[in-house]
Amino acid sequence: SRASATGPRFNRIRTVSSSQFMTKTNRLVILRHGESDFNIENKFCGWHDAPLSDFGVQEALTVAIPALSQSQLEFDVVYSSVLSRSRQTAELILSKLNCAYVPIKEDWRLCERHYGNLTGCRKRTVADRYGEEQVQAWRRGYDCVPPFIEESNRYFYTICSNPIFDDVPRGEFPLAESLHMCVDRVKPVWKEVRREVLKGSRVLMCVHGTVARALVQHIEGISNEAIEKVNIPNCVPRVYEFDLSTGGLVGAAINLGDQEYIRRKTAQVAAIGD
Ligand SMILES: O=C(OP(=O)(O)O)[C@H](O)COP(=O)(O)O
Repeated sequence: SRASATGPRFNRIRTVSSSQFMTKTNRLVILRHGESDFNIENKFCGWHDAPLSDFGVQEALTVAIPALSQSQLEFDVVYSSVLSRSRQTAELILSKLNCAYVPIKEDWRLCERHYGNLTGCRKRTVADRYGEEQVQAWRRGYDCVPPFIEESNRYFYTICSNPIFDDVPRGEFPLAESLHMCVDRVKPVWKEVRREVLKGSRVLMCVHGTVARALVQHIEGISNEAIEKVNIPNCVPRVYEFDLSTGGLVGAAINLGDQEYIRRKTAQVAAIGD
């Protein structure tokens, strides 16, 4: 059977003993996709559909997959955005974990925040023009909405005519989004996933930097100020454990993998870069 081929499943519903009670728990994994062509070039990406770079593919293979398989994590369903970098990472992971049959549920509401008219710009070029403080406010400020995308932006038409966004309801297609707006659009998907997790389904959410931060805020209930300081590196699985009877978190989030590597990559994501 698959279970005997892979050994005991780490993220099967578990029974954890606390001081006097036994608690049934289930885990959820959140993962940011591998590096995209735009991450490598240090460009704002948002709703532009940049594919994984060769390095991003390697990152999925050498960072995400070993971390998941060493912890014997397996999945019943994967949630992804409609953007290629998230879907491609999900497919790579499922195929390498020998479970390509697991369904991938794509949802436009899990897309990266729309970076407005910054889309396609190099972060360093924007910092040279507007200052690092303004760039960090646009990148991390909870309520800071970047300038709306304009028709003159070379990605305007490729984004607004991309059929992957056909499910976006009329009137909800953004011109730019803050982290706060992203937190709000992710909320209904998070509610659905939470119900599935509490029913015992093993879920992987293969998403984007800002969406992962939105999920962290929903899950951990941290303040708007605290979430501005959270940065999510590519391909590092972040594992949460939930108490199935109370729905509450058991312990803190765990980032799987080499902790020194994770610290270095997190610092790189926080920085504006060259
Ligand atoms: O598209 C983006 O995020 P993604 O690579 O997670 O999809 C952003 O451009 C990441 O840049 P940021 O870290 O300045 O928010």
